[in-house]
Amino acid sequence: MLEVVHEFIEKHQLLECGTTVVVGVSGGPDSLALLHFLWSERERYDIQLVAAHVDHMLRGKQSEEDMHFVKHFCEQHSIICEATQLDVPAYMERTGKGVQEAARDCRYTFFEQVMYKHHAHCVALAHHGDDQIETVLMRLVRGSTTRGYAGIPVKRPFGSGYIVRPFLCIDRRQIEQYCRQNGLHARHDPSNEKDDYTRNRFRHFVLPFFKRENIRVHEHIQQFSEMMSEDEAFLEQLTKEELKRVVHQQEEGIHVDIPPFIRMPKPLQRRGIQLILNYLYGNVPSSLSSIHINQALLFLKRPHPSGMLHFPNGLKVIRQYEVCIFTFQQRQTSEYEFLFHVPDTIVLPNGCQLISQFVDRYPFIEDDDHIVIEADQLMLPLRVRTRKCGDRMKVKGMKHAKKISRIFIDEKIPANERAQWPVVEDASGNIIWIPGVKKSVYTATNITKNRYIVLHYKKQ
Ligand SMILES: Nc1ncnc2c1ncn2[C@@H]1O[C@H](COP(=O)(O)OP(=O)(O)OP(=O)(O)O)[C@@H](O)[C@H]1O
Repeated sequence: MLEVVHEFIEKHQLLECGTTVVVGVSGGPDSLALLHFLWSERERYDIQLVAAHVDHMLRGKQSEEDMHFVKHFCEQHSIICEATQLDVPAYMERTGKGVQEAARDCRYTFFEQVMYKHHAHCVALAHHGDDQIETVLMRLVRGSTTRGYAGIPVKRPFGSGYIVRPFLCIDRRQIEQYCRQNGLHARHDPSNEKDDYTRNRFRHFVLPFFKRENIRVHEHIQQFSEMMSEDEAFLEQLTKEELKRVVHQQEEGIHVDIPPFIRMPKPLQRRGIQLILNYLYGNVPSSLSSIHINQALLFLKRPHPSGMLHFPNGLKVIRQYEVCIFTFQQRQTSEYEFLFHVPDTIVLPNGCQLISQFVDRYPFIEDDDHIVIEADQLMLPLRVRTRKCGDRMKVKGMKHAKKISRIFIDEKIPANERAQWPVVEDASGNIIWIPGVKKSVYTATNITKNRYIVLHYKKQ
């Protein structure tokens, strides 16, 4: 086992001579073996060790005993030990996060603090090859991103350096053997049995089958994971370069030019959406999944030119013809302008719909949410937009054109809704309708024709 781990450390340059390594030690067999291994090999690598232990305060006396156990082991081996008790239940209450995620947040924050305190180069964790198999399989079964399918990374940036996982090249059996050979009597970690049910089902039902097929399956899955990570890094770089040409950072969010975006190769499109979401969220919420990425891709490609998707944490994906906007901003005050073909349905940023159709008989609909227009009296195409300064409309039944701003006031439209209210104009710029509010002189008067346009303003 030792030679395999040395080769792995070398291959991935996990340890740097003359640096300090923080080792995350729960007290269980994996992390105790890692601490012991690095301690035994400290001269070979010329490293200083600091053990970091977190009592998550989830298992009362028992987890306190784990802490004493780790402290005691460190004392015996003259290893600096940073141990702390963190109130994970209180953190869960404050943030609404589940136990696994909450414990991980608290633990990693502590690791980072220890890292800074001791000017460490890396944090070493004891994830091993069987953890890798379980992780890759779980993600394949549940669905994940391409980066997710690559599983647990061997080395990734963290705090002032890296998180490294030197045991990903060996499996649980080899670690147990190491513990036996070195007289390590680790604490029993009950979280392995109960905290993560899905993982345990994979561990108990799927892993034994894989091991029977090939006892070295962990090496192959690890190789798969590393190849996936390399491919992913390469494709991500390509995507970033392509995105520079089609994505523009605006004050309200990210604007994507749709035609060049959908000309990008499909694998880059998917990664492009993922990169935009990573950028906007910072910390991608766990409720965001590959389903959202697929939704966004379909949304960009569908023939219908306008509409909006709602993503977790208030992120909106708004399509306006050839542009797609990813934004967290409320768009109450933003302007818009859409082409409005006949027939068509437009979903407006305020969530209401505008529906247009041709009819061949006068339909006798007189309410404010519909307008009937004689098709030959207008220049098509129509446009739907927000009001502009100085807009006027020739109101039905009035001699002179009236300012749109005055109509909004007279019709008591709430001030905060006016900036987003739709105005419909024809191709020559004549305003023909303020949906739901006022009709213009372009409303049909002749009821004997055989072609009309009916517009319908459908509120939410
Ligand atoms: N209470 C703890 N204190 C210090 N280190 C810990 C603790 N629990 C776990 N670790 C470290 O993290 C490694 C992985 O532990 P475990 O598999 O329980 O965590 P995980 O939640 O699956 O991993 P991760 O937090 O990286 O997603 C352990 O081998 C150990 O190095």
